[in-house]
Amino acid sequence: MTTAPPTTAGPSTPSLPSTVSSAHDGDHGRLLIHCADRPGIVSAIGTFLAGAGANIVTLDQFSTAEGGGTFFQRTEFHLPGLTATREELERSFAATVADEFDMQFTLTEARKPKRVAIMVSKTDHCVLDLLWRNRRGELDMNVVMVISNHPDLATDVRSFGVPFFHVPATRDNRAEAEARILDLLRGNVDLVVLARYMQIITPTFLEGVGAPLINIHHSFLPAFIGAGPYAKARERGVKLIGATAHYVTADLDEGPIIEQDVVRVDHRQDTPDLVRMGADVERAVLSRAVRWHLEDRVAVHGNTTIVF
Ligand SMILES: Nc1nc2c(c(=O)[nH]1)N[C@@H](CN(C=O)c1ccc(C(=O)N[C@@H](CCC(=O)O)C(=O)O)cc1)CN2
Repeated sequence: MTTAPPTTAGPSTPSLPSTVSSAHDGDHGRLLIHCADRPGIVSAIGTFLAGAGANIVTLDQFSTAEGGGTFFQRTEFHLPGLTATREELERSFAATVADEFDMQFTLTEARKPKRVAIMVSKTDHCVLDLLWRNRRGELDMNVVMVISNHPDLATDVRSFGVPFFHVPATRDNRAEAEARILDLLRGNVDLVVLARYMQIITPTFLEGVGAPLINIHHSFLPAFIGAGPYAKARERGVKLIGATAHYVTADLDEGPIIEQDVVRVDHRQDTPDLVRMGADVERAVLSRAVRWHLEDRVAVHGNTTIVF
């Protein structure tokens, strides 16, 4: 008779969050809403989803103030046949609940990865990290293209099977370059990621692209906005450097912050050391921010975000 090996009390294997196991379930939906706060919102959404035959899997909500503020809610639900009925469900929700509460909302299928374009200049660690995580299945997205104002990364990007477009862009040819980039992006993407793209984006581009942009800034904002933050950090003698992922607005590096992180530094590190140490933080921060956006976890409130 064999005896079972002694079991040892230890941490149980962490179970994957439900969104991971059901992320590829064709019947898994996400509803992200915000509206003026008032009684009855949760009930109205729950009643609507139940009436549609949906089973709520997770529900997170937040009110910005005690009454009179803004109400935010993220709901994940399971609804057999969602793919076939999503558009009708969206129209019905808009005409009933959203109309009654003057609600802004998105209703998405987890099964349909978002179309993502990545823009980059010469620095490779962020774009290659995103492509590597995508290939491993950590980031559920469809990277439709990489656009760069330099040719340096073409071979590396194409090795992932992703189209690479070189569009030379400097401050001197900005309008022409942006027009070419908009021709590539308009109507083809759900998200643009600036993975160390070192050109200032004009308001014209932001108005015309038809998708949100996420940028990774290589400092712990609001410190060291603009170019060369690591040299500025070294000069200032800071004890923490960091990275910030934020939505892009016309105000340079001042858009709604999605994620940040830091690492300790001291007098022993020179600027190249800070660049090297900072790169690890940039990659981690950008991938978390992109993943949360892909999972419809990020709501924008003024110049801030609520991340469910
Ligand atoms: N409208 C916006 N555009 C961009 C943002 C933003 O938040 N809003 N973020 C930057 C990224 N960035 C830092 O993270 C940054 C990139 C470039 C510059 C800059 O001064 N660029 C010069 C040209 C530099 C060069 O050619 O080497 C310029 O564009 O004139 C500052 C900050 C991306 N764009």
